[in-house]
Amino acid sequence: MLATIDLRGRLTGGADDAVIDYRTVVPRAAVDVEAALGVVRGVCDDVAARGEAALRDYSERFDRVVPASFRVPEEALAAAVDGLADDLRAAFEESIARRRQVCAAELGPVAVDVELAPGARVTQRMVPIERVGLYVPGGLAPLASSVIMNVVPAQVAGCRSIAVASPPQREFGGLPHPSILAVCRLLGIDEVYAVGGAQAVAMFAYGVPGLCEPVSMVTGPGNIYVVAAKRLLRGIVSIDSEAGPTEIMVLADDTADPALVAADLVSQSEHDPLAAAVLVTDSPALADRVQEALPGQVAATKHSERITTSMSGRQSAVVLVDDLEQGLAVVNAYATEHLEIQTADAAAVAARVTNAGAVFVGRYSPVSLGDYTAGSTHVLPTGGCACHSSGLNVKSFLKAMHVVDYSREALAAVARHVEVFAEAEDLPAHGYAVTARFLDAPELGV
Ligand SMILES: NC(=O)c1ccc[n+]([C@@H]2O[C@H](COP(=O)([O-])OP(=O)(O)OC[C@H]3O[C@@H](n4cnc5c(N)ncnc54)[C@H](O)[C@@H]3O)[C@@H](O)[C@H]2O)c1
Ligand SMILES: N[C@H](CO)Cc1c[nH]c[nH+]1
Ligand SMILES: [Zn+2]
Repeated sequence: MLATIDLRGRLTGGADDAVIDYRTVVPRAAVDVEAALGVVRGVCDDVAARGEAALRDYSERFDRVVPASFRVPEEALAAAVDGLADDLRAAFEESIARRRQVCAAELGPVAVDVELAPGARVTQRMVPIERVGLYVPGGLAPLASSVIMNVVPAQVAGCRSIAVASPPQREFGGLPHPSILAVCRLLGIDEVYAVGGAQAVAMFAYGVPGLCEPVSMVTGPGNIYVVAAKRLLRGIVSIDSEAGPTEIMVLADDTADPALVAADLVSQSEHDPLAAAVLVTDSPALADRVQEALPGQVAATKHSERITTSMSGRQSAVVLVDDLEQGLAVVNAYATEHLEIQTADAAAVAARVTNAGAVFVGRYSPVSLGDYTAGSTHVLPTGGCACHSSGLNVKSFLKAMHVVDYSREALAAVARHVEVFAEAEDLPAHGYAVTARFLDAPELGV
C-alpha cells in the first residue's frame, strides 16, 4: 500500500558511495503551500478591503453556508455545554487538566535578573501578547481538542484577549460544530467566530470593522489554505509554526508490533488526503507485515477513501535503511511533525532525535494519545519546520522584554566602550548620547 524507498547499501557520502540527501528522501511535494498562496492572496486582500461582505462570499463559496451572525451568540455557547454527553465532557476536562498542568511547568522560571557590576542591572520580563486569534480546524473533522491546545497555553501565559475562529457548519445552521463551542465555553472563551480557512486568518490579522478587532498573533493548526494565509500575513501578525497537514513518521525495528505500527500510520492519515505517513525501518520483515496489515485496517475505517489517498500519495512511504543509525539520519533530516519510536530501548533512540515536532516513545505512547490526553501539545510544525520551530506552548504567547537599569557610576565605567563602538560604526551621535551625561564631571574622564 505504501511505496517503498530502499536506502539499503547506500551510505552517506563515503568516497565511492552515492551521497544521499536525506532531506529529500521522502518528498513533501504533495503539500504545495506556494500554490495555495495564489488562492489565499485574493481572499486575504478581499477581507482587508471589504470586511464582512467578503466573509459572507467566502463562507458561501468554501463552506456552503453563511452564518446568521459571524460572531457566535452567547446562547449557542451555553447550549453547547448543556448538550454535552457526560463521557465527552469528562474527556474534555481530563485533557484540559493535563494540558494545563504541563503548561504551568512550561512557564518555568521566567525572571532573569543580572547585576553585571555594581549598579549595572539587566532584567528580563516575560510579557504576554495582549490579544491573540486562535484557529480551530473544522473542515473535514471538528477538532474540539484544538480549542484546548490553543486556549490553555494562551490563558496560562496571561493573554488578556482571546478570540477563537472555526469554520461554519451547514449541518449546524452556520455555527461551528457544537463540541468546539462546548470546549470554548468550558474554558471561559466567549469571543468565538464562525469563520474558516484563510478568511479567518485575514479577519484576525486585519480586523473587520464592527465585527472583530485585529489581533497581534494568530495560532493554530489548519489545512493548506490556513497555512498559506499564515505564511502570507506573518509580518502583519505574528504566527506560531506552520502547523499544516498532519505527518507521522515511525522509526521501528523488528521488535515493533506491525499491527500497531499500521494502526498509528492509519490514524494520522485520517486527517487529510495530504497527510503523510512514513515508516522508517531496518527490518524488511516488519515492513512486509505492516504492508500486509494496512489494507484491512484502512478498509475497516470510516474515512478509508481519505486515508487511501494519503497513503498512496508521494508523501507517504516505507523507507528501508541499513540500521537504526541511518534511520536516525533520515528522521532528523526529514523533521517530521510526529515521530514514534518503536524499537528496542526506544528511550535511548528517542534521546538522539534532534528534529521532530513531538516524539512518542514506545508501544504505549501512540500519537493519538498526544492528540487528546497526554498533556503535550498537538499543534506542531509540519513541512520540515520542526528543524527550526516548536509546537505551540506557553512561551509562544510571551514576549521577552529586557529592562536596562544602570546607575551614573555604572554608566561611567563603560562610557568609553560605548563611545569607541559608536565611532567604529560611524554613528557619533550614539556616542554623544553617553558623553552628554557627563559634561559636568570631567573628573570621570568620559
Ligand atoms: N500540524 C498540526 O498541528 C495539526 C493539528 C491538527 C490538524 N492539522 C491539520 O489541519 C487540517 C484541517 O483541515 P480541514 O480542511 O479539516 O479544516 P480547516 O478548518 O483547516 O479548513 C477548512 C477551511 O478551508 C477553506 N477551504 C477549503 N477548500 C478551499 C479552497 N479550495 N480554497 C480556499 N479555501 C478553502 C475553507 O474556508 C474551510 O472553512 C488537516 O490538514 C490536518 O491534518 C494539523
Ligand atoms: N494529529 C493532529 C495533529 O497533526 C491533532 C489532532 C486533533 N484531533 C485529532 N488529532
Ligand atoms: Zn490526529
